[in-house]
Amino acid sequence: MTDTILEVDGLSVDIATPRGTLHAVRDISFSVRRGETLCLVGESGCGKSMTSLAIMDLLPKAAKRNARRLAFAGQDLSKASKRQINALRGNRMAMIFQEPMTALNPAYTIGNQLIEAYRQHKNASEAEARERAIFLLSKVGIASAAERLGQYPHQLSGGLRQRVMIAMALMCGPELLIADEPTTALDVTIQAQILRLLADLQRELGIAMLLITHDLGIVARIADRVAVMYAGQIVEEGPTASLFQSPKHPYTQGLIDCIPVPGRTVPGGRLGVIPGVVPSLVGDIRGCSFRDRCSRTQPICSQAPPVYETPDGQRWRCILEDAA
Ligand SMILES: Nc1ncnc2c1ncn2[C@@H]1O[C@H](COP(=O)(O)OP(=O)(O)OP(=O)(O)O)[C@@H](O)[C@H]1O
Repeated sequence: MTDTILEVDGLSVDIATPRGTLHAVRDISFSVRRGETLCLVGESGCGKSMTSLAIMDLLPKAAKRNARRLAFAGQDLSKASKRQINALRGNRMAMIFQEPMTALNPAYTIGNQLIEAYRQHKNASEAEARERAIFLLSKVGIASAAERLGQYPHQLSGGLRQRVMIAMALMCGPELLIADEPTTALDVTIQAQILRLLADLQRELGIAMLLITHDLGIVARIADRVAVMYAGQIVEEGPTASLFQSPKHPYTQGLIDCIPVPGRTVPGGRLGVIPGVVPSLVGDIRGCSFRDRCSRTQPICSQAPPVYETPDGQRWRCILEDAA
């Protein structure tokens, strides 16, 4: 059995728009090992969601996926049939969306949805599926789980709905969980509870998790490894401790400087914000995509940046910072 659950090599996502082709994801490569948490971070619009949707084969119609290799547990997803993908999705790989109502059907009870998803994939009896649904609802911290089964999604609070979606994602015992900003739609206090729950379940059940977020504070707490995305590319990737202690790419350094730290103030009393705007994703980006916002930019940055790597697997794309 391979140690790598997800292999992404040379993944691109192009979206047809009235202004031309938008290259939302540009030739990215990363892998997720069994049982680890990889966080994909970056500002809004950098291509995080398109990456997760491309992996799950859930891209919108206008978007096209291309990859040298995209494999789940050694199985090449780009060559898999619709039937094979459907057998994996919601079963061996599951997704938690930003907004629970994306995944929950308002017309069916919670129980109906949890039970049907399980029976469909596992060929289980209604009683077995019901028992598992109650077990998982309790596991995600929902009291009176058996009674909740008869309720509809609109009868639950946002936090409870997100717990139900986590239970639904876990029903079939997935080996990989993709969570796309799973707490964005929730109140700040609930966000922390849900993230703690996810991190605890991931560890306890030994599931691999690809967690998408723009919050580096969360990443520092729960990631084993981090991949930093900027303008559709991964500009830096590595073990969490290395990346936080010694960020190599100026964009990663800028993001880390933006993390609120008690007692740290910045000139003018505001938290750090990286000045400037992300380049247009329509058409090619020549040279380093971050160079217009980088405080260290030099004429040489108009050349395509090389990829450097340290022995512990920290990789980055910046011509100004070599691995020596
Ligand atoms: N249906 C669409 N049609 C056209 N462009 C789109 C579509 N969906 C996304 N995009 C564009 O693709 C790029 C990547 O979007 P994506 O949703 O992956 O970013 P993201 O990093 O997940 O952002 P966020 O954190 O805000 O969810 C953005 O420029 C976005 O505007």
